[in-house]
Amino acid sequence: MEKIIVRGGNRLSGTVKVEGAKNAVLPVIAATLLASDGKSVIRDVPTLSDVYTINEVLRFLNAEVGFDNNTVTVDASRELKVEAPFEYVRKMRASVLVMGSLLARNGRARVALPGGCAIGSRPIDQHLKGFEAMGATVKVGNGFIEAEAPEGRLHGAKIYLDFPSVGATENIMMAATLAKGTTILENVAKEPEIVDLANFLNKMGAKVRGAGTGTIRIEGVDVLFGAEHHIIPDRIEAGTFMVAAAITGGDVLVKGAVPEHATSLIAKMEEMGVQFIEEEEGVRVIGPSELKAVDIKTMPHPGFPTDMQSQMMALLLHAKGTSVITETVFENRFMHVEEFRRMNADVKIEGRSVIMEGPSNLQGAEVAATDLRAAAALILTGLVADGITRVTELKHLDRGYVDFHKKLASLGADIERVTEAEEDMSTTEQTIITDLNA
Ligand SMILES: CC(=O)N[C@H]1[C@@H](OP(=O)(O)OP(=O)(O)OC[C@H]2O[C@@H](n3ccc(=O)[nH]c3=O)[C@H](O)[C@@H]2O)O[C@H](CO)[C@@H](O)[C@@H]1O
Ligand SMILES: C=C(OP(=O)(O)O)C(=O)O
Repeated sequence: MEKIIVRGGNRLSGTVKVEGAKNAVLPVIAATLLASDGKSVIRDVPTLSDVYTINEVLRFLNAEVGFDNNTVTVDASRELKVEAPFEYVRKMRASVLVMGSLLARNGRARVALPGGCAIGSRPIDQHLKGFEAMGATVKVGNGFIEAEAPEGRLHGAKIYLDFPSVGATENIMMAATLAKGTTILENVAKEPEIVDLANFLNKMGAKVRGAGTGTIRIEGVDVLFGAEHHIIPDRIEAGTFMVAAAITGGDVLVKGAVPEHATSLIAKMEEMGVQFIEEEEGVRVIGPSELKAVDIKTMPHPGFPTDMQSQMMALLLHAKGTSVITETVFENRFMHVEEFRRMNADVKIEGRSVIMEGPSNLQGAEVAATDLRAAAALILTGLVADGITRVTELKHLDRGYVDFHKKLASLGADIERVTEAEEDMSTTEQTIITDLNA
């Protein structure tokens, strides 16, 4: 088992570069399956475990996939299989995003039911509602969802989402690109990753309009082609480094950060006393000597992102006064609260809200990551806690962050990633040194 070990107290400074967005690259790779002709070349792809997983899913489906130098190449021109098994979907829920592409391309798709995860039950009823409206017959049984289009092709439809689900918007958008006729999708998600996917689909020959607004219109075409695309920078990774700078009272240039993708986050952090300077290469973040408490409510974009909720909790624990965070997107995204308590955080859960009295007298402890953003948040807390923090369950971190500890170390954090054997060895060495000095 690996651990990240952080010794708190260092102020961060310097420059850190943001990777391509995990939540943009996964749907884009799923969309490459729509091309029955030509190769897709996707650039600025982060080396995350989720990317390796989606690549494996595509290979299983009979696409030819390469991944080198932050570039994924996909040739999906061969006949594709229709089934994505549970071993992949269990590893990563976003595997369900191949369903729209497969259904559009093959007229049939069979994908293992994702089930719940640490942040909530996460049903996919809105995805299925969209496929059904486009004429598909959807059956759920034996742990699989099976969808079949009449005579092998979906038709356009008018679809209203009950909630602006990111995954449902993406899956239905992909399915509609090859449907007969026009699809009008209403109350859709407006996240920057939706716009990135629409841009890629249009490069493939699709006709998608309105991405980034509440209504998306997709005129179906007969065939799509491989295309080249650069993935947008990861606004959540960028936000995580903004918090790292702020929590340590540091001065960090977050290179590649797009301020328009982080409006709600920057506004809240400014309210807390953090200074932001837009520079040519990115955003400079300067932390104050004392952070002010604020209230936050997570919402679909352009509201405050749920994927920054736990990192902001880390920041608010360090702020002076009473703060309240209300989580409205996922019903169970507070698993990290207990771990923060192990670090002496003054925090309590009341329904869908968390109340913090700050600043907490944060102390280093051994804590376990409960999901990928919680992993980052616990490490951020370790940067200002008294003593040593050890964070375990790093498989979560590796889903969403490339070289997180190395990037923080390059900014001046006292942080390392070790295996249990290495930690035991260094403890033994410490004991010998202490004994020799005695
Ligand atoms: C790979 C990826 O891009 N993941 C992001 C995506 O997840 P994901 O696409 O799964 O998130 P959704 O926007 O679909 O889910 C938001 C809420 O809607 C509910 N829901 C969703 C679909 C559905 O058919 N029925 C339903 O009830 C979910 O349970 C959840 O409570 O958006 C989330 C919300 O910004 C982010 O936290 C995730 O990081
Ligand atoms: C919840 C997240 O991702 P996923 O939807 O892939 O679990 C996330 O990126 O914070």
